Amino acid sequence: MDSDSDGSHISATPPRDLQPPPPPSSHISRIKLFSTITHSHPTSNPNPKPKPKPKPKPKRYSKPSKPPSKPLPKPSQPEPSPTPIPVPNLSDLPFQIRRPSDEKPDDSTCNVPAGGLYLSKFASFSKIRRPTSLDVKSIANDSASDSIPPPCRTEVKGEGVDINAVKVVKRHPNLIGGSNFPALPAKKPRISNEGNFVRLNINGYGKSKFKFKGKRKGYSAASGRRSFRGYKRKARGSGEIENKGVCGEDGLGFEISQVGKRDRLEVDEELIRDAVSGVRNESSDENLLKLLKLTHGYESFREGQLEAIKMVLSGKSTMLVLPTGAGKSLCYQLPALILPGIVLVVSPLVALMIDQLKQLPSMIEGGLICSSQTAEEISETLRLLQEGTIKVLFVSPERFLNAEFISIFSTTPVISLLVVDEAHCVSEWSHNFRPSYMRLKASLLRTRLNVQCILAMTATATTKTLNDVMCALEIPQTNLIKMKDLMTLLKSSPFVDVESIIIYCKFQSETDMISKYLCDNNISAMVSFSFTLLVCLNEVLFRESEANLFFNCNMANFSKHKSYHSGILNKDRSRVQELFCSNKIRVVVATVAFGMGLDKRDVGAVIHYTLPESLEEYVQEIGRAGRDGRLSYCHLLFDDNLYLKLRSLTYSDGVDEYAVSRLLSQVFATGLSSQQKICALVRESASQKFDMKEEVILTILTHLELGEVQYLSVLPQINATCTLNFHQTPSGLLAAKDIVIATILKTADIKHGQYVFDIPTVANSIGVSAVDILNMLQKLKSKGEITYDMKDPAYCYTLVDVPKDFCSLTAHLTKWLSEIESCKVQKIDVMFHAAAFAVQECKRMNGCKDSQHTPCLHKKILEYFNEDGFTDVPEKLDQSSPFLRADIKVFLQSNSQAKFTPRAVARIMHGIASPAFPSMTWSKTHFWGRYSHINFHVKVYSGSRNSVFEPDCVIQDSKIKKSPDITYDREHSGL
Ligand SMILES: Nc1ncnc2c1ncn2[C@@H]1O[C@H](COP(=O)(O)OP(=O)(O)OP(=O)(O)O)[C@@H](O)[C@H]1O
Repeated sequence: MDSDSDGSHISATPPRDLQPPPPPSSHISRIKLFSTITHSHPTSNPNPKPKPKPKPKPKRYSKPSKPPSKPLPKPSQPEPSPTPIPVPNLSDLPFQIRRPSDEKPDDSTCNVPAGGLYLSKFASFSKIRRPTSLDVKSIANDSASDSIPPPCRTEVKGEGVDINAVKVVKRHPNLIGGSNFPALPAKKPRISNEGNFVRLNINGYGKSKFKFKGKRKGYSAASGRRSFRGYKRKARGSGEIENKGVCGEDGLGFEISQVGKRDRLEVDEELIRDAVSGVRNESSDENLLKLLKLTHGYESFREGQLEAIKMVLSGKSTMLVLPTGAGKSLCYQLPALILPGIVLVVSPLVALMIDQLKQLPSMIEGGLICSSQTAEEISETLRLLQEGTIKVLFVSPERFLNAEFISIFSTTPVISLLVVDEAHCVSEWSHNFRPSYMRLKASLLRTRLNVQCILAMTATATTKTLNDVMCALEIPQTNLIKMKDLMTLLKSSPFVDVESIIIYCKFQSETDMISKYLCDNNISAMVSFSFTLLVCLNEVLFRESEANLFFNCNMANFSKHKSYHSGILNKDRSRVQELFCSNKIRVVVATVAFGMGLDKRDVGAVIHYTLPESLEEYVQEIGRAGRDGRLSYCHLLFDDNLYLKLRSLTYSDGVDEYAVSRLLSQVFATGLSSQQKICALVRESASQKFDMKEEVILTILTHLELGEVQYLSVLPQINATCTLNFHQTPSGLLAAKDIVIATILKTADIKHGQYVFDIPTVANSIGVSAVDILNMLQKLKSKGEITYDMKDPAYCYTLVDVPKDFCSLTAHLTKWLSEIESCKVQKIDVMFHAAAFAVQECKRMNGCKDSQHTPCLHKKILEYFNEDGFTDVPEKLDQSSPFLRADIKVFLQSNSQAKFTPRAVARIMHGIASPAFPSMTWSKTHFWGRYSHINFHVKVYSGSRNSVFEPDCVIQDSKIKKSPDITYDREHSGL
């Protein structure tokens, strides 16, 4: 399937959520069972990040004649007062649900004086013009300099735009796979062991191997070194950081060196270049991980990183909220290698800029502009910026006061990404409001700098602050990435004292990330499993009521950890289970159903990192805690954005009537003439052909067997295609003795001397079962006569009857599947509503208190199990967009080469992959997930049905016709 055409990014839709985001919603709140602790605000960091980082400060970074401007420290923040450990009250066993705004008052406004302040007589964002030598002085805010470069002609690499002649047309968004990328840096002349590569990974994260090859091509440090003149960077492969105030090449610098045990990273530019090209062609997880390993030496992404990077690469402005040290910088470092233009990082403190500059890997050239630099230094930086050498430029927000600074960017490559570090400073509601940050309004950045994509990063923000920042920077609510404060939770009472904890997640990738994150933070042990659930509501509720002891922890066993994936062998799973049961692993991070066969009585806590998909699932999972009768804790991290995602995903199993009709036409293709013959549907190809998940095909086949009328008998699954080689006896002789071989020789295709044949065809010719054929082949193989390979797993069946009325069978099956889908959606809605009720509506009476909500959740659960609990579709989804119809039209027009069903269009608009429309291809389209906030069925699907020609059932009576491929039909659609 082709990806969207060039026109696919043209949308009738204005940037999403141009209006201020809705009032604080419960992005992430918590639900607890049996805990009385009040935790800090999920989005606020309880340990506010000290800026600058507590690393040795450079002794100098400006010319000696001028005292360096001191980084102005942020006002110190009060330490959060320690939360008293509660003594659980037996009569008070509530769930706890809190929303951010309940927990912490808004941060007080506190202005931070600007570091590196430059005062300009020009109004900020005044008319852009090319910088002159005078401007450079002005930018430098310094005395005259002899070495002001003449305005230079600059080409946007790869685009050949002469910005002296033409005002740069800054192309955006950052569509991956587009042709607007510059060629990767060619070989650079200076190759040295002394790169600008300094890893300051003193936290010990990752397993990086840092080693420079003797010869380094391409990403030379030379220009980078010039660009932040004075910083001579040396990597000696170390674990310890040492900042020395020494004279660099120009006598103004300091040297940063690493000395220690770490191995050195072999930087192979060719490999990196290939990996970058790979990501540009396709920004898949796999390609990005490959690049990460090469550039940073890390084994995996941490939580939030991959998501943020992908958002940015697809040109979507993003709000990233991750705790201090979680690795936010990587989220612009990697895009800097991939995006065509400059990454402009706005940072509040000079010391922080220097620190971030030092952390850039060697292959990313960085620079900074600050008021303490000399005119020469600034002009050199500008030169490197103009020639496209500097990829990441750090500046303070005060720079945006300066019209000359703004004008620089009319002569440089495009700004592909503007990063606002410490983005909470934008909001006057934050603890660190900084007036100059107010300049960073998306509209101004867009008009003056043609900035199309913004990455706002912070570790500390209340919901109110976040909304403010996202509103100013025009970041849609859907583009908010936050790490749920799992660490805070695990490190605070009562969880810090619980020995055995299960953390439930929805996605495999999530378990991996959390597992890695916890291991990095010395919390032991990760496992992921999946299996089905049982419901045991009463047992759970009674057990909870009876729980009466506060569990004391034993930290002695916490040191060891294991990390597992769902693909692990059964014996390894058992091993992990054993380790968990014997308290050698403290925390298990599991997908939905870890615990089958687990009889660990002292599981002290169950944390739901993701919203369960039903109350049944929730009740089952919390029931794994407290089996020993002790007080146990349940905590749900409630995230309404995730709910929307999960809700969207429930539509991934659904099918169109048209697809069912096509499937039936194939299932019954042979008609009753072939009764008793084996029919096979190769799973993968059928799934793609009908755009139906394999499990859904099996469900339909099973229904055709077990429904009111039995139309077929499902047989064991087999691999349908066999490739066979003869070894001893010549094939002809063997065929004379063996009917199976004789039939194979008759029906097989010969490819490269091998016999390729279809097992069901051979079995049907002889009149035996597929299993008989396999047994005979196995026998010949054991005698050394043949070898063979099998492929194409297939669902097999024999026909019993052929439907008289295909149309009504199709309609019946579609309705049935649609009811299953609705039921799933309803279940997740109920789960969401139960949690949302506690977060948003519970008046905290009848036993509910603070964030503890056992009574109200008990009530909801009981109502549900008495079948009173079904609720309507949540209001927040029941909205439409005036642009939907027009966007569907543009999408279809720009992808006229592809064939869509209404459901396929609706899924793409919701960002749901399907077998025929994989995310690898279709997530590149501008429309991918664009309407995920809008009710799938009510709006998006019906909108698509109106726009896509949906033929009536094409199979009439028992006459089977080949269905025409469905396509967009403008006339029919009435668009
Ligand atoms: N995927 C990863 N795997 C291992 N280590 C990582 C990964 N990403 C980042 N790190 C390391 O984590 C540390 C912190 O990263 P970084 O400084 O970017 O964090 P941050 O979120 O920006 O913190 P701060 O808020 O203090 O600026 C760095 O040493 C970095 O090298």
